Amino acid sequence: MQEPTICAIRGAICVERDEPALIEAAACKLYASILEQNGLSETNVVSLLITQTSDLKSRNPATGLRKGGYCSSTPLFCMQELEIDGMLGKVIRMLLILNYHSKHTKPVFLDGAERLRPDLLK
Ligand SMILES: O=C(O)C(=O)C[C@]1(C(=O)O)C=C[C@@H](O)C=C1
Repeated sequence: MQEPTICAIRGAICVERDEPALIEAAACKLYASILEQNGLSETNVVSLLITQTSDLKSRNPATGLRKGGYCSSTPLFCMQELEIDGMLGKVIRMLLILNYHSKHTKPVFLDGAERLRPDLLK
């Protein structure tokens, strides 16, 4: 059977406060960390889905990524995360779709977001 030629990688990061500079920095940190920890370059990224929790309103993370020099020609799609009782607040989540296949992709959860999926980080 032919090997698949796409894969996806998840990540999430907590933002300390709802401030434009903090959202920009967190979005860039998460995106750069996912690439770095998986040995990828931006040419591997086909598209990027991003959610933000509704308590982060001061900056769109897509703007933050482009301001940081990333994703100038990558299709981005930002959405609000579902609101569920007891959910963790101030979180940016990313789902990278890649033109690359590996059985060993590494999800990246940073700055307090580790608690969202402790099972993935074992
Ligand atoms: O992975 C996360 O960021 C989670 O919060 C976990 C989880 C899930 O249950 O799979 C829940 C909500 C998100 O939309 C995505 C994934």
